[in-house]
Amino acid sequence: MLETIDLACARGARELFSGLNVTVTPGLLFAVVGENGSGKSSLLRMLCGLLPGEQGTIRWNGTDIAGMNDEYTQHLTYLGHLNGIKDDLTPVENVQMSAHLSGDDSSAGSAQEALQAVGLGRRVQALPTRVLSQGQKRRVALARLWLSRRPLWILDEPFAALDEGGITLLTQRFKQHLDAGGMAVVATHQEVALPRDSLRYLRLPG
Ligand SMILES: Nc1ncnc2c1ncn2[C@@H]1O[C@H](COP(=O)(O)OP(=O)(O)OP(=O)(O)O)[C@@H](O)[C@H]1O
Repeated sequence: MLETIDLACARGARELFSGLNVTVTPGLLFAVVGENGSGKSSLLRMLCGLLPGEQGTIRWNGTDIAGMNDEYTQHLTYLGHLNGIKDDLTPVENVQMSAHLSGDDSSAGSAQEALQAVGLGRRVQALPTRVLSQGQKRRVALARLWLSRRPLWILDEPFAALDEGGITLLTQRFKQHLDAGGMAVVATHQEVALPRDSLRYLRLPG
């Protein structure tokens, strides 16, 4: 369970939000919505422990994440709004590398299966990632979610650049993750097509 208690965030001289109290329990996806610049990415970085809060506490299963380091980060998969992929590597090599770094199954076969699951076939899998379209690159970055066994996913605009088919595939993967007891916090500019009992919206004031 991930909780924020009276969390506040300021960037520069500007306060973005304060008094944020959110509890993310197994089976729930929190969609963080708000205008450009309202602080969605900042909140996600705070939840990962990458950005200190102005005020307040973030707890993982009851313990303040401030003193936890790996004990916390080993439970989470973070995907920033940049894809974090290496252009010179093939999609398969990229997925293998990110899976290896997060301790997931990094075999070539599993990477190929994950890429198939996001709709990238064998021909695209063998190209240098630099020649892929924006949406295909996004799918390469997202493929790691098909290998992640971590309970908490923190994802910054994962739907960006995806076409309708990609959005459907990702939504299905979210559903599997939540049904298996996973949790997610997702910054997004669009509706998430999940059942109401597994979805909460968190609107930042902006
Ligand atoms: N290092 C920084 N120093 C000062 N201000 C910053 C810094 N990083 C971000 N900001 C400001 O904080 C505000 C929130 O930025 P953030 O990226 O969290 O917004 P966002 O809601 O994710 O926006 P978008 O929808 O455009 O992705 C913006 O006004 C941004 O300019």
